[in-house]
Amino acid sequence: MTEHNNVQTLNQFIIQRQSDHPGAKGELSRLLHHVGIASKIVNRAVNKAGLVDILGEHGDRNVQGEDQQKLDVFADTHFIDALKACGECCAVASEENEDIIIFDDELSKHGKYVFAMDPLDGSSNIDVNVSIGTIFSIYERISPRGEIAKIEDFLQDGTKQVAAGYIIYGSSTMLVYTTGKGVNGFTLDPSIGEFCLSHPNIKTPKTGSIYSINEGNYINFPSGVKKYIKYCQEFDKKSNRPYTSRYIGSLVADFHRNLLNGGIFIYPQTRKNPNGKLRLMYECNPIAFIAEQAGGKATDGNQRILTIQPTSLHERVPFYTGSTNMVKKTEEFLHFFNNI
Ligand SMILES: O=P(O)(O)OC[C@H]1O[C@](O)(COP(=O)(O)O)[C@@H](O)[C@@H]1O
Ligand SMILES: [Mg+2]
Ligand SMILES: [Mg+2]
Repeated sequence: MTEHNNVQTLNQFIIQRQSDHPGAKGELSRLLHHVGIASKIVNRAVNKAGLVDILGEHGDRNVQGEDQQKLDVFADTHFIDALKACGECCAVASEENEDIIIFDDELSKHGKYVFAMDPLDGSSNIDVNVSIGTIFSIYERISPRGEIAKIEDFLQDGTKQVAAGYIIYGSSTMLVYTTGKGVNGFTLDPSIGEFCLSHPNIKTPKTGSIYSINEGNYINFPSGVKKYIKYCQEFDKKSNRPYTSRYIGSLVADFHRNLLNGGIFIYPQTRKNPNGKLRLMYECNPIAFIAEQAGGKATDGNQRILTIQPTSLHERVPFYTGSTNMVKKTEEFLHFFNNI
């Protein structure tokens, strides 16, 4: 096994890339640095989850009506603490909290950014040692610095994101993010406790041969989606079909695999979830920003996710993302069969 000698750590990379943003004063760099700190704390707990009291239910329900897992609350708490400590963030929106968390200490009140997050993604996989993650999205506030942050600071469409990313706690732990200048991936080297650049300038293939969807909901899918699944399963040598079905049940892990290998992830509207299951602010917007920056596509079946104007913190949208040609093909089926 050859180790890379000239590793570039996340912090070195962030500072080096600051020049991409004229006028940058290091505020976003410090915020991203603290995201790195919080993800290492969560990673440490995930890595020895069976040995520490972090598995199982926490006992409360979140605003989504879901039973919170202990690790949901652990990750939520440690990210909020790190963001408060960095002084660059004036408020946080989280899947685990109904309302925004406002930092009203003098330093944070002058913070330039707001942070929306899914502190622990793939909660149904926590107790069974399957890859899980954290997803985040960063916006510049619109309210004046020094004032108390408001919900309006968050309800901006996804094109306004200044940075977005995810951490995947898998066979290795990676942090993948963008500031609108391409997508880069960093792998945590436990021996030095640093995220090191391992996947520079990630580009997703224009097409792939993997489709990811929970077919257990098949009967409730829009007919366009049902037809697309059949299309994926038909034999056609020229277009490399049938495709392979892969579904982990953690958005971060399913998306990450398809990002690197090519593929499509679909969580459509169903009868049970007429607006889909995944949340616009802290799941779909950040993943869509990454997908597009890597040359892929992300829509709700009709509209570009990043142009959807949010109206509430926890709203859900249908989600189709991945290789451009595959998302376009799905939209064709939806337009034809569902007249959307
Ligand atoms: O079990 P289902 O209905 O297929 O849903 C799986 C989806 O739900 C999620 O677990 C929702 O995210 P959370 O775990 O953060 O609530 C996604 O990660 C995943 O893609
Ligand atoms: Mg999630
Ligand atoms: Mg979650």
